[in-house]
Amino acid sequence: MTSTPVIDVDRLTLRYGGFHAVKDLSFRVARGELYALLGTNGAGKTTALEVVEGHRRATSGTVRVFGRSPRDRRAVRHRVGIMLQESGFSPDLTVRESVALMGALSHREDRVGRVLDLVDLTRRAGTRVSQLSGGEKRRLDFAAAVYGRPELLFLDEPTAGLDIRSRDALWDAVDRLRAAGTTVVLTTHYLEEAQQRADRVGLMHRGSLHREGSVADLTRALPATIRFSLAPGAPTPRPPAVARPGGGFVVETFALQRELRALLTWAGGHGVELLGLEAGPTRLDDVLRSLDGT
Ligand SMILES: Nc1ncnc2c1ncn2[C@@H]1O[C@H](COP(=O)(O)OP(=O)(O)OP(=O)(O)O)[C@@H](O)[C@H]1O
Repeated sequence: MTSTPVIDVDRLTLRYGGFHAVKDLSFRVARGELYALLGTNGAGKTTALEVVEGHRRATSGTVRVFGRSPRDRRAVRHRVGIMLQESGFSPDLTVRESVALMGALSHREDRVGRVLDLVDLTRRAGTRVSQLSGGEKRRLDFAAAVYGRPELLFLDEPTAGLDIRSRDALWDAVDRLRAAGTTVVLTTHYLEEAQQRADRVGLMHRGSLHREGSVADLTRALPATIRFSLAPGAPTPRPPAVARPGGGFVVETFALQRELRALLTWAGGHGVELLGLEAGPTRLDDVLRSLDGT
């Protein structure tokens, strides 16, 4: 990483009383990157990001955002958009008033109408926040975060509760911001979204960063899988296929194409149909599951 990172976290530790929520955490995010901070429940992701966002003080360690302390609001705040897990909108304000208020607080230039259009809330502009559905509230949170096209965008569980159309629209909007150079930090439990979009992933567990790298880096050490079921009475396949406790069979392999070909040949030779056949590379889910034993 040659240029100054947008985010530079060095040996960050945060204690709640005697409990270490974040322990000696270091990571950097380069300009234009999408960095996904993932992990188990209670791993410390939200706590770490609260420090990076300037909402919380570290017990020890250093955090720099655009080379400044994130608590230096004057220097940093107008460059950053934040979509938290829970919105802080006043229930009595309308959608338009809420976006206008958040826009004014962001100190960035934009048009409320453009932002409402972006999140498909134009028809709800006059509706009070208290009358929005969960998904509409989430889109309002996103609208407030991307008002004025921030240089750095924090997305904490951005698609939780969104239907598929709204998810696609949100990711389209994020893609457009990224094309214009915005850096994105994402936390999510929808691992396939991180798998598809992250340039790099940091995996947190019990307060520490256990692994970091591209999705390819992280999944390389684990085997790919083939899953299928057989109709009752079908012959039993030979290893490496093994029966799964919940029914069906699984093959774990580092040679996906070869094992898949062998399996199809076996099925063809026995006149057997492989029901619900799925074959794919290792997923981030598998990597995260492997952390649970650590
Ligand atoms: N204000 C607080 N006081 C004391 N402990 C806290 C506080 N906030 C969080 N914790 C604890 O710190 C740990 C880390 O919590 P945090 O919310 O950062 O995890 P997370 O990785 O974001 O989890 P999740 O995926 O469940 O949202 C948890 O064990 C949590 O119970």
